[in-house]
Formats: sequence, C-alpha cells, structure tokens
Amino acid sequence: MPRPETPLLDLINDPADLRALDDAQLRQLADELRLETIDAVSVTGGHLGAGLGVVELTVALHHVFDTPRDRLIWDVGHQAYPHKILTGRRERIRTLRQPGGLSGFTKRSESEYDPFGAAHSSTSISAGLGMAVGRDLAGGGNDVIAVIGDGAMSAGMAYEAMNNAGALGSRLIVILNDNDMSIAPPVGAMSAYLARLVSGRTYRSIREVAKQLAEKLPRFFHDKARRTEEYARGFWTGGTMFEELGFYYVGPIDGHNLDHLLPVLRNVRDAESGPILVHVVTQKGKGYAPAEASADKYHGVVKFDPVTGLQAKAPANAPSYTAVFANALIKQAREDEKVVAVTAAMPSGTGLDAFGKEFPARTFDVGIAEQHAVTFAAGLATEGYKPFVAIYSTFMQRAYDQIVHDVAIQKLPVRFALDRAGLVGADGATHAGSFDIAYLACLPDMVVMAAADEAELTHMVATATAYDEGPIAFRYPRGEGVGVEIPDVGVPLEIGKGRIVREGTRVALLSLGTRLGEALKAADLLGQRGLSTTVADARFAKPLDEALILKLAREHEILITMEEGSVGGFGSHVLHLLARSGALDAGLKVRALTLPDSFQDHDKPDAMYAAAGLDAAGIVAAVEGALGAPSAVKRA
Ligand SMILES: Cc1ncc(C[n+]2csc(CCOP(=O)(O)OP(=O)(O)O)c2C)c(N)n1
Ligand SMILES: CC(=O)[C@@H](O)[C@H](O)COP(=O)(O)O
Ligand SMILES: [Mg+2]
Repeated sequence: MPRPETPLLDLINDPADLRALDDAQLRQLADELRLETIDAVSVTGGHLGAGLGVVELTVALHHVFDTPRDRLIWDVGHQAYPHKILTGRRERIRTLRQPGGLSGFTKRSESEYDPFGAAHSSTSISAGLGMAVGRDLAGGGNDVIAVIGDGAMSAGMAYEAMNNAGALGSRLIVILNDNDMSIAPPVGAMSAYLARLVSGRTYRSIREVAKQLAEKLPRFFHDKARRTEEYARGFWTGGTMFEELGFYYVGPIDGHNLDHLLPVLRNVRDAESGPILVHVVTQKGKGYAPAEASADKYHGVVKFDPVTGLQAKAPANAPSYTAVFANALIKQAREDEKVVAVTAAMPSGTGLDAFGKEFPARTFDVGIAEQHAVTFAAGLATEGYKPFVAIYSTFMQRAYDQIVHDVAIQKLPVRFALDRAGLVGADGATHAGSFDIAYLACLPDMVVMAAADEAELTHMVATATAYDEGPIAFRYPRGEGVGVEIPDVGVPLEIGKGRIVREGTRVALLSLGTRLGEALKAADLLGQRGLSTTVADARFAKPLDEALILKLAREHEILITMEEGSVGGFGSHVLHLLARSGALDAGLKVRALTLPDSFQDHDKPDAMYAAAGLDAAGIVAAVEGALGAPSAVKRA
C-alpha cells in the first residue's frame, strides 16, 4: 500500500496499474480523479458535469474490465475526461480542446483506449454491437461495454441498436448512466420511465442483483423462467422495456458507490449472457458543489476558479447570434400565433429557452431526436403552423432524409434555424457546421439564407416567418455578433435578392454569411494596391440572385466567392450559373473560397478560417493569384 501521502493517481500510467489496487485504494483513487478533473477543466474549460458524474464508474470499469482489449465506448464522449486521465493522457489533460491539444471527446486517433470516436450522441450501442459481432465472427473473447446517458437514450438510434442487439443475442454490455439530466432536464416518456425505475424503490440491494446475475441459465431456459417469473411476480422486471428488447436488465444501482459497482460489474463480467443492460444512477456534477448547485450541472463551462466555481466569462461586445435569433423569433411570435418552435434537447444552446418562457405552449423540446423534430415540424406545417426547427447545423445532419423526404418533396413551409453554422472552434470537426449549405442548397424548392450580421439575421427571421411557399433555412455562426445596430423588428427580404455593400470596378468579392467582414477588410487591402473592389452580400445561397451575379461578372475582371461552408455549397452554385451563362467563356477570372476538403481539428475559429484562406489575407491572395501576381500579403 503506497504511503498515504503519495497520490495514487501519480502511480496510474494506464489501467493495468489501476487493476492492481484494492477496493479501498480505488475509492481513494476516485476522489483524486475527481479533484484532478475539476482542476484540469478549470484551466481549459469544457464539459465538466458529465465527467464528474462518472468518476466512480470510470474507475470501476477500467478496474473490472481488461481495457483496451475489452472495448469501452463512451456515448457522446463529453464525459470521458476521467477516462482520458486514467488511460495515459493525464499529462496532456490540460491541453483539452486547445489548439493541438487533446480532443474534448473520444477519438480513435488519440488513444487505443478510445475504440470509437463520438460527440454526436446515441451511437455507442450501434458501434458496440458492431464490435461484438466482429468479435464473434473472429472467435474473440473480449467484452464490449457501451456507456450511454439517459439523454442519449432518448434518440431513436439507441433503440435501433437495442432492437438489433436483442435479436442477435450477442454478448454486449450496455451501462445506462442515468443522471436524470440531458443538457437541460430530460424530456420524454423514456425519462419518466427511468424515473419510475429509480424512484419505485431504493436501489436494488447487491444481494438481489447478485441473485439476478447468479441465474446463469442458458438464455433460452433463462428466458422461459424469466418471463414466467416476471409476469408472475411483476417485481424485478423494473427493466421490462429493456427486457422486452432482449436485454437482461440489472439495476438500478448507485453509480457512485464502488461497493455496489465493483461486485455488480464483476458479476456482469463473469456471467454468461447475451446483451445485458446495467442501469446505474448517478448525479451530473457530482462532488463539486458549484456544479451540483447549478441548473445545468456545469454541463459546459469556460475556465473557472476551482475554489469558487466562478466562470471567467469574457464581457460580451455584442449579443450572441443565438440571442438575436431568439429575440427576433419572440417578436414575430407575438404578432403571429402560428409561429411555433422545436428544439432537440438544446433549449439553451438554441435560445428557445427564452422563447419557451414567453410561449410555453408553442415550444417543443423533443429530446435528442433530430429526425423526429423535423418530421414533427412537417406535421405541424400541414396544419397551417409556422414551425421553426432550431437545430445546430452539425446536428441537423441527423435529419437529412426527413428534410428531403418529409419536407422538401412535399414543399412544406418548415423553417430551419441553423445555429453554429460554420466553424465552432473547441468542439472541433464533429461539431463544425460545414455542410448545411451543400446539403440544403442542392434540394429543389429549398430556400437557403446566411446572415452576414445580427441585423441581417433579424430580417431573415422575419423573412422566414412571412415565407409560406415551402421550406426555408437560415444559418448563423456560434458566438457574438459584429456589433451592428439591430432593428427592433425585422423586415422580410425579397427572396433570392442579394445586395451591394461597396461599389468598385475591377474585383468583385461575393460573400455569403459572416465572411462579409473579412471581404470588406480585403477590399481595403486591395484598394491600397490599386485594385478597386466591389463587395456584395449574396444573402441567399438558394435561389441565387442571378441578375446580381451576372452583373458582377459582366462589370469586373475578377469574381471571388466566399462562404463558411464546404465545397459543393454556394460557390459551386455560382460557378454553375457562370458556366451556364457563358460568363466564363468571356475570360472572367473566378475563384470560389470554401472550407478545405478535410476535417479541421479544434482550434480558434479565426485561426481555422485563416488556415482555410477565408480571412482577408486569404481573399487578397486569391485575387492576386487570379491576377497571376504572387501574394504580397504576409499572414499575421
Ligand atoms: C445528435 C446530438 N444531438 C445533440 C447533442 C448535444 N448534446 C451533447 S450532450 C447532450 C446531452 C446528453 O445527455 P446524456 O446522454 O444524459 O449525458 P449526460 O450529459 O447527462 O452525462 C446533448 C443533447 C449531441 N451531442 N448529439
Ligand atoms: C457535447 C455537445 O455536443 C454539446 O454540449 C455541445 O458541445 C454544445 O456546443 P455549444 O457550446 O456550441 O453550445
Ligand atoms: Mg444524463
């Protein structure tokens, strides 16, 4: 037993060291791990509450199972900081979410202990089942454990996976980490079901659980006995729903009590079973008073004082685009009772918490269920309502067929508010809103707008409210606006019409979205080089303002498009137009600036845009490239 003053955490280089500890030492280790997690996140910011809720579970899982041979998958992965500390990344944990540092989620390329990358929720059971079947096909003997939260369990994909797992019968261990929290308090019937399981009785005693697990009957006998017993007794079938999906349900047990966790997980490890679900009850933010006291349990935090929990929030120079959207929608809803709003478990992130305060009956949080959110909104639209579906660009990817099949083909007037469009920074590639222009503007009858600033966003909310001809989307970035004056109420824009912001004669910069600021800076730099430059704000990626674009093409030597999106978006549509119109045949020099055809690792958004050549220097370089002159602009 090491001297008490030697922190056990200092002795843990990987889980093999952890497996040498006795239960008392594991309890000490968990306490040290919690303190290390708090201290690390106080330096980096990031997701804190979820990780604090799984400190004991992380210790127990790595102690009982032979990771990385046993595959341990963390759903979403935002709770994996303790896991990273225990799996050889402690010395880098204070680089979390920093440029060049550790990812804020699990990532295969980062560690052999991260068998599956995450960040978008509810993928762990599917991935785990794939690994289990891969194991079986190869004749392997390792275990596969998927840890999924109660919030993530509200997504359809989790049921698709359990349905398949139950049918296949492959051995797979699912740990349901039930802390009765999503980002906000959980919603939905599943949440109520889980609450009943937990509140119906105190945690199942270890003796009862051990007895449950002792029945290592072959599955088909076991099934027969189980069904007879459960319907007869109706007692330990707390997990009936999971049982009906073919899982052996164990729990609920206290997820912070190693005296409960360790024997149960050891039994689970040693039991011969097919799919098994262990229901652990935890507390998000556990063990850190400021987190426990916070409504969101410190789900996502910036740097903070670990003693007081006070976050170092920088003073805002301008309202966030999210707040501008919410305020604009509230103004519209006051005048139009058909305006309703839908979020997929992110009321605060999308600003619909503010909308819901004023219009609780017209606000719908459907849980982490983006596919359902879109088609639910389509149903609302068929009844004459004006549904605004506010979902981050990256998460909207989950609902693409619903957008195509349920909305666009039927030309239903669903409004898509795409927050976090473009690069988001610390959350990295999994959260980048890079593709919505490409995946929406290719759809017939879809209208796609991008706000250049807060005033434009306000007008676009008004435009979307007024537009009833079919689906319409508008995108805006994470973070603060540029500080322009915001109109009290938005004025609907003419669909498909852009605007000239600055007149020039030789170069035309055609911006979509908030690249406009960089375009204006580039115009200044180009002007200093004697290159008179026009700056235009396209406002619409679809329908294009063809008259404006062809005018720019006719009257300028060079046309540069720019957007906070991938190849295949706005620039591609402009190039199609120019090719179709013959403008290219007349010798027009054109460049389309987009995000790179690669997934950019987390960094500061400005640095990522600069790396993509989407800042003023990059725009100037593109112009000079088109002119055939080497770029004279040195990067800062
Ligand atoms: C598809 C998708 N939608 C939304 C999110 C945003 N999100 C991140 S964590 C989270 C809540 C997850 O709740 P739970 O699974 O219970 O984990 P906990 O934070 O409680 O540990 C949400 C909605 C996401 N990561 N993926
Ligand atoms: C883990 C997750 O997916 C969310 O917490 C996400 O990180 C929120 O992003 P914002 O911080 O941009 O709201
Ligand atoms: Mg939860």
